[in-house]
Amino acid sequence: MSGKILIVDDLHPVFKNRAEQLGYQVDDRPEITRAETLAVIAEYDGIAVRTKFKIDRELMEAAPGLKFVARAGAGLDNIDEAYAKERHIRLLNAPEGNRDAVGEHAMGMLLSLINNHRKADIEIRNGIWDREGNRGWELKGKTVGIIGYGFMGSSMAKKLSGFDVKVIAYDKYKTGFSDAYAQECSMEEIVKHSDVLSLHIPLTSETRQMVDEEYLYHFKKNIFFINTARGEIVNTKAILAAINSGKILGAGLDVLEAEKFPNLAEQSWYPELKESPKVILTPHVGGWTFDSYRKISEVLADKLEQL
Ligand SMILES: O=C(O)C(=O)COP(=O)(O)O
Repeated sequence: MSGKILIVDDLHPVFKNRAEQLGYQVDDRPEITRAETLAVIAEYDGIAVRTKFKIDRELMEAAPGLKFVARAGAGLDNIDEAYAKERHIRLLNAPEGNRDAVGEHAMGMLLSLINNHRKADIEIRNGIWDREGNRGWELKGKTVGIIGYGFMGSSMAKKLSGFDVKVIAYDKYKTGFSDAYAQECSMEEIVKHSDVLSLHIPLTSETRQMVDEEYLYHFKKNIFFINTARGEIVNTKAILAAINSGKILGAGLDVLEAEKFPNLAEQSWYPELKESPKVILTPHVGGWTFDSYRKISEVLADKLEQL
């Protein structure tokens, strides 16, 4: 395949270089706005994007010759998949490029949570030396429940392999996936046995607001909760309620129901979330490392080559 590709986000230059070697003409315009994209997209055969804006029906309708959308990342929730399918527009993504980043980030959050890193750090900066109040837990001997055993969930399981934990995983759309790192199980078993719950599922109409009060109700007390998937899967108020009731001992949230300021600051739950010493927050950087920046573009170029 050949033609013109418009890059609308910050992608590593390796994608442009490799696409050009394949015969594509590539316009790298990371600063382009959605309105500007709408005005020029009709000229293009492909668009490469991260999550800067939605590749929705309106945008694809403005591109009658569009043959593919190259998503430099994993989640396809910013793309109207149903409409793309209807138009036979191919969707390429690159979860292989940031799976290690996500697995390591989730591990980092988990280790920080169980060892009170955030709370202890703040206290020392405020003149408090409290050893007892910062006594941590060990992962050894615990059960980690992973929801979603795709590229990200299996990456987390692999990273856990040196910690002497039992890793159990549930995936609604997969069976027979037990491997050296995780044992496949039912959702009931996840609920019953998990000391740690880590989400690795995509955002879909089915998973939106999935983790609410009812979902958390039957889990054991004192679990640690990690979300590096999508914020909208979780009802943040339910997480805060579970922290207050002692069900959740700590939560690591790389993604939030509302991301970016000022939108985030306007959420009713934000004041409580930001004050909670039991929560670690990062600005959706789990999959975004200096290493994954390049790997994602390489994977995407490989997939372009295979089109
Ligand atoms: O790869 C993913 O799904 C991510 O969440 C990364 O998001 P980003 O492309 O860095 O905005």
